[in-house]
Amino acid sequence: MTARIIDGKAAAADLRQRVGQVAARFRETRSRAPGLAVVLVGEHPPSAAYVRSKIKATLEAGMESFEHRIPAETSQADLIGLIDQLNADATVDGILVQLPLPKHVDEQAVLTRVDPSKDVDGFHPVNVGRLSIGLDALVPCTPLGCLKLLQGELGDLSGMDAVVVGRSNIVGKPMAQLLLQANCTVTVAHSRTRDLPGVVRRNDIVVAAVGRPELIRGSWLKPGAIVIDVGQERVEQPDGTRKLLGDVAYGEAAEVAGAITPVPGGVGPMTIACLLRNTVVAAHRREGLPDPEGL
Ligand SMILES: Nc1nc(=O)c2c([nH]1)NC[C@@H]1CN(c3ccc(C(=O)N[C@@H](CCC(=O)O)C(=O)O)cc3)C=[N+]21
Repeated sequence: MTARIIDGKAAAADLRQRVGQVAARFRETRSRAPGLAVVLVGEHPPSAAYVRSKIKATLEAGMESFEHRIPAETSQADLIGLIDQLNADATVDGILVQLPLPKHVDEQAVLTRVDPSKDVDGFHPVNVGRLSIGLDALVPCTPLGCLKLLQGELGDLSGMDAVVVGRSNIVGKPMAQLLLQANCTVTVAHSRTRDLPGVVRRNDIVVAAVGRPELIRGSWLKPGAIVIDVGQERVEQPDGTRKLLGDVAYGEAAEVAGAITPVPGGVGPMTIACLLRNTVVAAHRREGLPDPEGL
């Protein structure tokens, strides 16, 4: 068996195009564009690269981008001052504080300061809580993108057995909540799980978000399983070149799975598309408009 390749790049392009149409309508009726502010603290090179692609995608979707690059030495008080200023700015619908933050900054103190209605990362405790009790919430972009890829592949997920490998606040936990809401039977596995291969083998859906390159082997999978790989780590190869690896041993898995996301070109592009989606949704809710359809 050879797995279907789930084309995250194509799905992301499609979502971005639909977000662009919604943004165009918003501009006409409100006489302004939906606006996303991105805050980057310090010079962490991969973060700077992600921020550049987010800004490019924001502009391509016909939305306004506000970029705030501030020095790594910025105090927590000054960073919170910037958040307050963005909270008060009516042209800003979404605020994204790029993680990780420098060590001297209390991440939770900053994320909790973001107005929940502008929290397009879905990291504020109000949005975390709203997601967990099934209210309208802004949902973290990576797990939302994973859910959309799964629904694109499978349609209705009701009754399926799903395992999320990883329990981070930004991916694993919200992913489990979304799968539960989609009526899956959900297992959350992690580094202390006994017999991880056995747990993975029981499931129709596997979402890998542990950050350990190629941890999950082809032999662990139920034949025909749908595999979503959130991992991406640059790993030096024996020949000295660097390759982007997922949390799943792709070559092996593709011989057993029913469908699988590649790395790159799977989950990553959907993360960015969902950020744009969340921004345009936040703009509508903030203006008292009904949620745009089909996003
Ligand atoms: N507040 C916050 N929100 C985030 O959403 C957030 C963050 N902080 N910090 C960093 C991570 C990382 N992240 C990625 C987004 C897209 C790709 C992506 O598009 N990757 C390409 C490959 C890119 C490459 O080749 O390096 C792909 O998978 O095809 C990757 C990683 C969002 N993050």
